[in-house]
Amino acid sequence: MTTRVELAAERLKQAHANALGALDAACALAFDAGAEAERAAKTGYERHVAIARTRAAQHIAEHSSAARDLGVELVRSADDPLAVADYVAAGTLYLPGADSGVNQDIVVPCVLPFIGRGNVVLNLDGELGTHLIRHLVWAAYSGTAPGQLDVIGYDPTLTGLLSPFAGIKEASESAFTGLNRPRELSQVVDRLVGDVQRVNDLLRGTGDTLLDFRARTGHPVERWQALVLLDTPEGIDEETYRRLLSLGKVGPAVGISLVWLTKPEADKPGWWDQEKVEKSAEVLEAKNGALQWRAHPQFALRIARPAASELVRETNFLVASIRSASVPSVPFERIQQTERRWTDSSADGLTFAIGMAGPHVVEVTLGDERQQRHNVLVTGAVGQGKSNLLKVIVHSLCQRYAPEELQLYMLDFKAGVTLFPFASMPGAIDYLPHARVLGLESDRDFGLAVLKHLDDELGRRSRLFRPYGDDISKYRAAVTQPPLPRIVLIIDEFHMMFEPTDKTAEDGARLLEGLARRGRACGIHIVLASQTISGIAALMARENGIFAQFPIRVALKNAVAESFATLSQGNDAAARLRARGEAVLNQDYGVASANQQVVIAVANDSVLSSLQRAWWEAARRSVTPPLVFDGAHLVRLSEAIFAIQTLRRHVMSEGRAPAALVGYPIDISGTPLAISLPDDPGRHLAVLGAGEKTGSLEEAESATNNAIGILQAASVSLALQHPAGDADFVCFDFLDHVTARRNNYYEWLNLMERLGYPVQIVQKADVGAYLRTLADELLEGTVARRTYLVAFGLDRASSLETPDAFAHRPVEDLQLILRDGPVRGIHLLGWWSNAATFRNHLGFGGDGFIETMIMLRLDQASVQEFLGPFVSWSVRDNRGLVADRTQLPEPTTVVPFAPMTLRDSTSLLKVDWES
Ligand SMILES: Nc1ncnc2c1ncn2[C@@H]1O[C@H](COP(=O)(O)OP(=O)(O)OP(=O)(O)O)[C@@H](O)[C@H]1O
Repeated sequence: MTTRVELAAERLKQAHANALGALDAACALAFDAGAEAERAAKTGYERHVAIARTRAAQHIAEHSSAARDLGVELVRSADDPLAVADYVAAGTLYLPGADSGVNQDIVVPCVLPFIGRGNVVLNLDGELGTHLIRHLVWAAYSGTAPGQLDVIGYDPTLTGLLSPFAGIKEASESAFTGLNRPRELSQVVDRLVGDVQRVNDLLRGTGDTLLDFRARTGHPVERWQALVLLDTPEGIDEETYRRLLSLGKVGPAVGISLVWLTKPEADKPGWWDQEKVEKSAEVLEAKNGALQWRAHPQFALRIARPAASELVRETNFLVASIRSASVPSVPFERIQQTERRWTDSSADGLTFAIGMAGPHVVEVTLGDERQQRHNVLVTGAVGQGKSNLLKVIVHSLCQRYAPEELQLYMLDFKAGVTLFPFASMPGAIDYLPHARVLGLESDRDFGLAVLKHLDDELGRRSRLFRPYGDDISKYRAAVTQPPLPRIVLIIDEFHMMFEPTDKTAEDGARLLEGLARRGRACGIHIVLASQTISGIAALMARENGIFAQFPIRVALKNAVAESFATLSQGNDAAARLRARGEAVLNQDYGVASANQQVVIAVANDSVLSSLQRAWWEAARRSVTPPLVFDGAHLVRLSEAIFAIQTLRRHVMSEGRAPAALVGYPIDISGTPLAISLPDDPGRHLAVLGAGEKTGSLEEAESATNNAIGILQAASVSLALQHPAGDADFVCFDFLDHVTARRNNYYEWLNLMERLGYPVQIVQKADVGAYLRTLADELLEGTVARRTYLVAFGLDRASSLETPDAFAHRPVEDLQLILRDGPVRGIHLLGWWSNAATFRNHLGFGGDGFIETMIMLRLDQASVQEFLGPFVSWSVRDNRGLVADRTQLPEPTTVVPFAPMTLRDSTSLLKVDWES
């Protein structure tokens, strides 16, 4: 298709030249006809005169209309992403009819070959030069697809002639560059010479110009550049002049055009040869005060004279279109065959495709012996296609390698949806069989847990490989079955792992650095992606040199500082990218000479999901679903049925003590945290701090109370570990009705009853009396059954501290129960939202009464008061800190269970607990 357009354009160009040539000939004919007519008149052949004039006029009309049409065709619109101002209309060519002896004037567009085709010399002074140069620059920008043309203006005498275009920098820093100093010009010419070499390398052997190449491949490979030199020869030294002459010769074919604005009367140095400058250019000049195109001197050239303000306005439109520019997309199927899956072995490395560079598919290899590249760093500003690129990498890998050859650990630190399709979700049962861990909206603790797990895996693999050599390739050569998979850890927005710079950041950086350094030999590779690394680059470089372990860099469009941070200091190639979907691939630690521009393929969701479905169908019987961690997800007890069954079995077959499930620790075990409640002193559980955010009424309406959720989950899970029904559940009811209803308190009561453990409710007013009786039973040794006291909102039990007529306070009974209860089977599951009341209830010397504490919305100082000065805790939604002096070596963060829902009840009731 494009080739057809290109051929047509070629023909048009030819035709335009022919038409102008014919027009020249027709004009000559007209002159001849005029002369002939004169002669004829003289000799009296009036009739012949009339005929000759009419014929000439017809020819002129025909050819000038053809030239006009062709001019319009050649100056194409910039809507096409491959559009380039290869022909620009510099103005109109005009010939008065009378001059040709015909009645009508001849007006045709003056179409000059420009970007990608030629250079222009304007041999003009003053206003004419100003208008024409601005017009040409404007025509070049507007005729080229947005964002694909860089204009460099050299203005040694500070005329400010090109200043109306300076605003384009807002859209893209390199779209317009203004230079004033000879040294700057010399540097730019150096760079352009380098560009000539690079593009020539790309075109080598094809015989194409850049224009042909782009038309053939259908992709806007490379970019166009126009170097506009004002007031030449001012500010140009001999050496630069010579290099400019060379550029003029070879530049247009590789996309670099020159415009020279020369003052005809200016003094020129001896070495300056204007003829040589003009040799490879179209020349517009003034002759006898009239503007003309040297190639067609019989025509007068008329040009538009836009006001600077008009150009500034147009420039603003251009800024908007550059910002929204995109390149023609490369479908995923074009870079990755999708018919045959799992064709490759990962024994010697992993290869994946990311996009195209011209007609070539671009692949990246990790972990091979030869190139020794093992980790990838990806950066790109918001919305430039980072998520898409990660999806392309994942799907290309998963299509080539079976799950037994490749395992993926993926963490997304932003609130995005990139990883969602890889997990099994309601409405889509399939999942990515290669995925072992998916951290959606990961938090830093989870990130750390994954790094620790992989660090352990690294250690395990090193030991495993030792007898066979020192790396995975040697191991796999010796032990072919089962294949040991390579692991790829992909972390999106990984910089969030290192903010703020606290212990988690330090531990994370240390682990990541270890993995990055030692992972290659063990078949563990890392892909880190981020929109901004300039902030952390210094930290990472100083402390660990992590990026030194990332030879492969893929930089999507970004700011200059990010480009430097991702590639290398001074390598601004990522900032010079124009469109979303373009990237700089650099497989040599960011060294500028290794830059390769790539159009990243587009991961079309429907294609990818059908691939995933096929992989899942093929692997579902041999793999388990990935562990999915979603930091914002409310966890429910119905997700822990398997864990309850396991605990129940342990109680029944091994006589273990029942354990209360409270939430999921932030690790990759996927197993909820169970707090064992043997009949030992201190085995109670206290939840401390507010269970929910206290905010607006609206927030309060929708809030879920984690404290209530924990106690509900703990009691239901404990009940199910008493298969013989040999436990009582007693609830102290301090909840107000609204909070109780909002947190499904009645649903919980209902479930407990239907499971066979009806809860005895003790009303607020009766709690004192109940405690009294229970304390008496304890003292008398008459407690008959295991009893769980479930107390919601104990800090509201102010009456506990009110003395009775005998100066006895019910809280003393509570303290007795806390102290002596557990060994008689009495365990408290209590929630105090206020830490001070909790302290009062424990009383003097009550520190050891409750061994398990779960901190929710409690400030750091209060937490340290209970757990010591080295524990750090910051309140977060949907998180709790569990401390247990006897069961946990150190306090552990959990995602606490949310209150029961009807769905939980239904699921729990459906289970056949006896089987
Ligand atoms: N290679 C590409 N070719 C064409 N369009 C693309 C390409 N990559 C991304 N896009 C389009 O750009 C948009 C943004 O892409 P994507 O979500 O991948 O960006 P991102 O950088 O991850 O964004 P964010 O920073 O918001 O997460 C999407 O609409 C996507 O379709």
